[in-house]
Formats: sequence, C-alpha cells, structure tokens
Amino acid sequence: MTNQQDTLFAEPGEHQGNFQFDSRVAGVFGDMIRRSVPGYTQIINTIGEIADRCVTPGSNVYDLGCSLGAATLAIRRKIEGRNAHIFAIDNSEPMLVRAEENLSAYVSDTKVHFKLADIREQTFENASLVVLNFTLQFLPPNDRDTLLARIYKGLNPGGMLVLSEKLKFEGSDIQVLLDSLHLDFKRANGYSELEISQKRSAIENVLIPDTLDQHKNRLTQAGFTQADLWFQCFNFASMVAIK
Ligand SMILES: Nc1ncnc2c1ncn2[C@@H]1O[C@H](C[S@+](CC[C@H]([NH3+])C(=O)[O-])CC(=O)[O-])[C@@H](O)[C@H]1O
Ligand SMILES: O=C(O)C(=O)Cc1ccccc1
Repeated sequence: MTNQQDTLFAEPGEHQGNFQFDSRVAGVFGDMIRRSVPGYTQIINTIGEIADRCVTPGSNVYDLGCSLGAATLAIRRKIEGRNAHIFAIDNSEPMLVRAEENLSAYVSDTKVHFKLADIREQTFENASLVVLNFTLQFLPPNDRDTLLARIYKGLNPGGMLVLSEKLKFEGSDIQVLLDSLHLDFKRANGYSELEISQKRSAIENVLIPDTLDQHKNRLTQAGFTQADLWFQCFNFASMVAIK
C-alpha cells in the first residue's frame, strides 16, 4: 500500500487553505490516517469481521469514500467465494487510482468496481454492507440525512451499515479532555506542534463533526431501529446499524 511518511504540514505556511484529498495527501494518506486516528487499524480489521458476518451470496457491498481501499481490502479478504460485488467509491482521482493499484496487488475472485464519483449520487440496491469509514464528516451537514435514508432503503433485511466518525461533545470539559488526549496521541506518533496546528486549521471548515446523539438521531430518522457504538477511543468512534 502507498505509504510515504506524512510531512505535509511540517514547514511553516505549508498547505494553507482548506484540506483537500489531492495527490499530495493521497501519497501519504496511509501514514497520515494511522498516525492521526486512534484505533484505525482495529476498525479496518473489524470491518472485515463484520463483513464476514453480514455479506450474503450475490449481494452488493459499498465502501463510500474508500480512499486507498483499506476497508475494501479487509472486506474482500473475508468474503471470497460469495459472488459478492464491492463498489469502492471516492471523488478524489488520486485516491481512487491508488486504491485500484493496492487492490490489484492481491488475487481475488470477488469483483471490485472502482467508481470516481460523488457518493451523494450513488444508488444502493441489494446491499448487505455499506461502509462510511470517516467519510460522512466531510459531507455538508445538510446532505447527511438524505444519504443515510438512501442507504437504509438499499440495504437488504439484516444488512449492516458501519459508520465511523470523529465526534463532537456537548460537555465542553469532555471536549477539551478528549481533544487533548487525541493531541497527545498525535504527538506520540511523531507530529510536531506546528504540524498539529497547521493540520487543525486546514481541516477546520472541511471536517464537521456531529455529536453521538446527532448520529443516533440521524440513523433513527433514516429508518434504522438498531444502531449502537461498537468502538470509541477519545473523540473517534465507530457505529454499526442493522436493518
Ligand atoms: N462527496 C464525496 N464523494 C465521494 N468521496 C468523498 C466525498 N467526500 C469526501 N470523499 C472522500 O472520503 C474520503 C475520506 S477519508 C476515508 C478513509 C477510508 N474510508 C478508509 O477507511 O481508509 C477520511 C479522512 O480523511 O479522515 C476521502 O478519500 C475523500 O476523497
Ligand atoms: O488529524 C486529525 O486531527 C483528524 O481529525 C483526522 C484526520 C485524518 C486524516 C485526514 C483528515 C483528518
């Protein structure tokens, strides 16, 4: 997997303006997300385990905002021989090109369809699993409800949605505490104060987190009657919803 070290925010004034999933980010993304998101590797592995439990023969799987294809790869490893189709979708061309390369490094009998597209335009049908692994937080807040409702409609009974997100908290003391624990995680992974603060400004208007209650309400609104957290570390969480 493409895994250059992330030094994008290391120099003063670097990468000013809004964070974008361009070729510079795509080239270091594997390193960036592992050093920035606590639990990322465990979440990817568990998405594979969840796929093993819910992907039915001949069904469709959607990996929305697939980036380098890490979740698609973990899923594909667990569902060989089921004649399932995986749709790996991202609107960043440099990400999708690398995802395709990463997946082609291994043989598989599962068909993966790579789509350079906006996930808001996607139609969902015969779905046993939909993955939104740290992607919903980048959509304009007003577009989030509609996407979840469309996903719910396209899922088969027993089908699952995995929704991983950076969370925001109502209690400001909790927000400060979990933020500071996250910052220490980044420092421990070798990011400098400058890298941390420049990245923070770059994602400020781009990654807009919701509270856990907002997510739960949105899932209920979309039609899900069963949804819960299965992972949380500091301000990062992953939920699963079952139709
Ligand atoms: N409207 C959109 N349509 C399509 N793609 C989008 C859109 N908005 C953002 N993206 C894409 O969503 C991805 C978000 S990263 C997901 C990690 C991955 N899931 C992983 O499991 O490694 C998370 C992060 O960077 O924190 C990027 O590749 C964007 O191009
Ligand atoms: O780096 C951070 O502070 C984050 O919140 C996570 C992240 C990871 C990768 C791209 C954008 C945000």
